[in-house]
Amino acid sequence: MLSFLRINSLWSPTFSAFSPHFSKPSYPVAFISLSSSHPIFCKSLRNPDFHQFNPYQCQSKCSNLSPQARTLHVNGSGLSIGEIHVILGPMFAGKTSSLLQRIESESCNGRKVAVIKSNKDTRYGLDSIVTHDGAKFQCMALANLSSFKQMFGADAYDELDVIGIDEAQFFEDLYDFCQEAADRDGKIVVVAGLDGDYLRLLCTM
Ligand SMILES: Nc1ncnc2c1ncn2[C@@H]1O[C@H](COP(=O)(O)OP(=O)(O)O)[C@@H](O)[C@H]1O
Ligand SMILES: Cc1cn([C@H]2C[C@H](O)[C@@H](COP(=O)(O)O)O2)c(=O)[nH]c1=O
Repeated sequence: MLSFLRINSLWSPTFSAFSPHFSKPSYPVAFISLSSSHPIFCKSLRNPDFHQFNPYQCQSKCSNLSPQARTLHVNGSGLSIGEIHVILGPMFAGKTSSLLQRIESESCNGRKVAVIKSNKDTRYGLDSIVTHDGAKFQCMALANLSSFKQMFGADAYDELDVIGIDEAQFFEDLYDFCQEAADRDGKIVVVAGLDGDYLRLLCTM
């Protein structure tokens, strides 16, 4: 059993619901947007594993959109200014739906996106994140996040603007990955995961 997030460290004045279209979940879901310097605490996963994946950038449902390259900002200390957005809630709350909505929106805006989920969640297959009501988006299923860059390809990774992570509670290396992706590489990272386990304890998987 692994500690996922020290949630109290995540609450920040920059809390915001990032999608103006969000209305669906019938249960509370927390949306937390952080500058990349805010702390998220998690541990590291073992046993790298990889399930077939075709690198992709966009499964856009939109058209007639010109790409908008995201400018990589660098702050005074030389860190890239990325973003970390966190979607927290219980099962069936709409976390994956919200992640998918955000990823599709970013993709429609011309951003290059990729989605990762834990390969521990096999309920709807491994090649997609799938909501409980059937919406899906192609993803890479991994045992740990540290293998993502190599699996995805270093050049393709460099071009990515947005990285979505579903079932984040299962990734022990969540903190390290998000910090590096946002701080070092200037990515927008959107993380969706459980806020607690079946005992209502802070998520320990
Ligand atoms: N028991 C259920 N069977 C089918 N669909 C459901 C059920 N409960 C919720 N849903 C639908 O699934 C959506 C939430 O699914 P999802 O985004 O995958 O949630 P989460 O990722 O938080 O588990 C809800 O908006 C609702 O429309
Ligand atoms: C509460 C709880 C959940 N899990 C597992 C079950 C599923 O694989 C995910 C949750 O997925 P969802 O997209 O939020 O429906 O987590 C678990 O292993 N232990 C638990 O206590």
